[in-house]
Amino acid sequence: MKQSINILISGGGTGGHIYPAIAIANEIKLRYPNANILFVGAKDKMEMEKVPQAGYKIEGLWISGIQRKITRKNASFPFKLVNSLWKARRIIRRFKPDVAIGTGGFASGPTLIMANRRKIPTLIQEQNSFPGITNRLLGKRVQKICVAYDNLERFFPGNKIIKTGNPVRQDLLTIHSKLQVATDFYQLDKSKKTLLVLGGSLGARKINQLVENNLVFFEKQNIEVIWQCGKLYFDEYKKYNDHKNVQVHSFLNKMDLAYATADFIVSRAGASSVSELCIVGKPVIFVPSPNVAEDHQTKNAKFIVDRHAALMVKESELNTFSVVFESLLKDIGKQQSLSENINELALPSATKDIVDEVEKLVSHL
Ligand SMILES: CC(=O)N[C@H]1[C@@H](OP(=O)(O)OP(=O)(O)OC[C@H]2O[C@@H](n3ccc(=O)[nH]c3=O)[C@H](O)[C@@H]2O)O[C@H](CO)[C@@H](O)[C@@H]1O
Repeated sequence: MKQSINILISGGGTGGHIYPAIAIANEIKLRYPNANILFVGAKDKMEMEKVPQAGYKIEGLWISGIQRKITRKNASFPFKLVNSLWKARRIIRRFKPDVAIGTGGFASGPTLIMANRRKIPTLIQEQNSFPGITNRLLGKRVQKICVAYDNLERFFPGNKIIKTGNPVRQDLLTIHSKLQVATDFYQLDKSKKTLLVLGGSLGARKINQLVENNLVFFEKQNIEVIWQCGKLYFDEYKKYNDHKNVQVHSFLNKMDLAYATADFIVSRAGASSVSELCIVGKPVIFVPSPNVAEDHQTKNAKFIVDRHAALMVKESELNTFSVVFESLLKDIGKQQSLSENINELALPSATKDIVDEVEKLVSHL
């Protein structure tokens, strides 16, 4: 593959689509330092901030999803789509990508459709056990589909599917050597156990309410809580920073350190979170979001729970949380077996395997 290759990457809307895209870009840069990488995202979405922070250029399309109800947003959808297709075409004409990669989210639809029309090789990466609508629509057109779960032939042409796993940031592979740095960074008292609470990249209202309702319980159990409540909820919950043994964060920029110092983790079951938790190998209680397409977080979590590798408390059963957590706290054998079993499900070479597939698509260059 030539060194100065042009690579277009599109994906976003939430961290779940952005971080895989950044991990792929980083691996390409490592192999091809002269590669030109351009991201395409959706205007006003998280990627417009996170991608430049990671050191890459991004252009924004005027696109959003289609709502299930009749709304004013839906009325503007056809205009947004036409505008995005047109802008994606202009970006592609100017940038002349040798390959286009999509990691899901609305912006990747118009971008990959236009790349495909211009006969540019295309690859998508699907993070979930139940694919999102954009990737389902793109599946028929693209050349390769990198997935993280089995049995996705229901949604995609079987001959295009390659099971690679989800890209995870490489700094998670070394968390076991970071305990001291992490403890200092989060200023924790290691005579106490640490619970890390993750609400996904946007934060989760129900998980925040769960933590709020259990603050006294955590204090009684001598647990310190690192609580990621989400940007939207920070103003509401930051007052608990005054509470003993609790630190509230809107977003954790040092996830490797947060994972390194955690003894237990309560988390949403977004696809990248699940893949990261497999690599981290600690006792996890999933609280999947029931509000996502086809309940895919419950399916992501169930895949792990069915293999005796994590526990799950559904949102409808949150009143049982303290009982489940207390019995896990007392059962060291269970903590060990959950940690070992979840770690066995890790696919740490996912990013490399995906970039190998990208290389094959442009091997003629
Ligand atoms: C509500 C919603 O639509 N959720 C979807 C979204 O989840 P979401 O955007 O939460 O995505 P994931 O759980 O897949 O990934 C979250 C990512 O954000 C990072 N992170 C999180 C919190 C934090 O403080 N700091 C931080 O860096 C995590 O380390 C991880 O890399 O995309 C996922 C992947 O398609 C889907 O499976 C989820 O159902």
